[in-house]
Amino acid sequence: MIVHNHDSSLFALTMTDLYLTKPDTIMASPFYPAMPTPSSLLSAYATLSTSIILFRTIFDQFFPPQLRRYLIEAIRLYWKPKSAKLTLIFEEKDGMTGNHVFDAAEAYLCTMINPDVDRLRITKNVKEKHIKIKFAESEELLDSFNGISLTWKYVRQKPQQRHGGGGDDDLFHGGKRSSGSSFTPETKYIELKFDKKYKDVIINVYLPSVIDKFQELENQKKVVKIHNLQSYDGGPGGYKESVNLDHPSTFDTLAMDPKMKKAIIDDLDLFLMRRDFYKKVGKAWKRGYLLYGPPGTGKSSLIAAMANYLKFDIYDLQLTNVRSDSSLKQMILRTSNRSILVIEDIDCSIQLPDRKGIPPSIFSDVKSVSDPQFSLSGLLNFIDGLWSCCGDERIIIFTTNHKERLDPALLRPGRMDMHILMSYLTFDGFKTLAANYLNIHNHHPSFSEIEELINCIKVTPAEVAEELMKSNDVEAMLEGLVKFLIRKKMGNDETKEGINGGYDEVHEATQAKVVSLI
Ligand SMILES: Nc1ncnc2c1ncn2[C@@H]1O[C@H](COP(=O)(O)OP(=O)(O)OP(=O)(O)O)[C@@H](O)[C@H]1O
Ligand SMILES: [Mg+2]
Repeated sequence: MIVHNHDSSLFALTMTDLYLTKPDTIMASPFYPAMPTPSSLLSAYATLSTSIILFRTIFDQFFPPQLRRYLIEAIRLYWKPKSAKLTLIFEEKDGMTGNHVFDAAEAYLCTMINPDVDRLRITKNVKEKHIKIKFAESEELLDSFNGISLTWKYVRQKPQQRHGGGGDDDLFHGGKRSSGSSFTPETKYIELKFDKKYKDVIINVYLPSVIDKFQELENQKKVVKIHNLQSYDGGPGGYKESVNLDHPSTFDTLAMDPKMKKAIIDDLDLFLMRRDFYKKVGKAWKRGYLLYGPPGTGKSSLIAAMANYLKFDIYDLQLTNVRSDSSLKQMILRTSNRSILVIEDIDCSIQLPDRKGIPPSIFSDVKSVSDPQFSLSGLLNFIDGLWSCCGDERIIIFTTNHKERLDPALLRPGRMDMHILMSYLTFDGFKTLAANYLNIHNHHPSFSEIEELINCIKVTPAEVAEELMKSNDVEAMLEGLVKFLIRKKMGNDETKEGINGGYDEVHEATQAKVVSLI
């Protein structure tokens, strides 16, 4: 009644009128035609139906069926109402791999669950501590961003029978029916609906903020994994195994000199903050640590503590598995950013090279798997090269029990950024173990004797830790530890002098210092 003049501005005006004026005023207005009577409506309807029947008869008679279908489709397409809304679809899978934006959207929705939601999904796998509460299918959630209203919806499409088959559904044959017809797999996706005109701001500003939030949440709850890097040559399929790093070691539980511990934590913090710095000086954003010291002094525990602190995955590279430059390259390229590449016991796992220089290939004429000959500094150059083009926030750690046996080229300033000696237990270290294992946080009468003994013998944290696990009775355990230390002193001629083999406890490579002064 109001739209018939086809004048949109007038339409707007009359709509306003409609809201502002009383119904009887509208009826009395000279701009509006009089209300139709029932008989006039009836005759209009009769005329319209006769015209439609006439039109259909002519249409069917003069146009062949194919052309008719084409015309109807074209008319339908033309008259299809244009929506002012845009719907973005985030599918769960992007081909074979997961869709990062779907994960981000799903996690984001979980943070917005409010008391009005009617249905929720609850999940938990055996290893997880807490149940996860997720948004349920078909639920809608309203959000707003800079005044733009957005509607999120989680959709799950049940498996559907593909065209061409009949009969009953049979989902117990892996989605395939015994008669031969098949089902489409279940699909999950999340929809985001908003006004079309905000497309750019939603895609370029809102969605990246959702992804950032997801990344933040992931980092908070990330379970650190340890990956076993194996060569592709090692066998089909199983080139990379990973398990959750369940190592409980943290900097709090690590028995080591407090100053040294602080120096390592500060170094890691500085490394994380320096993205722009590394870019500016044109260096790969990576840090190298050489951990050395006798067995059982906590080198592997320190690696786990670093990984737990940074929430970085660990990649364990066994050099004896590497056969050629190309297989090493494949392995390194499979490691992800924000990770620690660990090469343990470097003195045992390789044959040291002659020191004439770095060969053009890391591997010189390898004859057997167990005999890879290459230089460690050549290996480091190789990894640096790969990381400088496609690696960010990488840490590489070498461990050895015999630093003196290493190629001096590797020990040169600037090769590894920090050399860390993990040495025998000190009394400060013992206090950390006593707090962890015995829950003794202050002084205990037997501590003076233990301090005296520890100061004059070489005992590893591993040995003491073992003693502290022998019983549930704290007093009996401390007594047992004193006896163990006395026994060790009797059979231990060496004093602590010279234990460190002439190295400073934390020896930062001078070139690294120069770099950080730039
Ligand atoms: N510094 C330490 N602080 C706390 N616990 C330690 C420490 N060093 C050793 N331990 C205990 O001893 C066990 C063995 O230590 P770890 O494997 O870290 O030694 P390692 O230096 O890597 O030895 P290896 O040279 O034989 O590889 C650890 O699981 C831990 O229980
Ligand atoms: Mg170890």
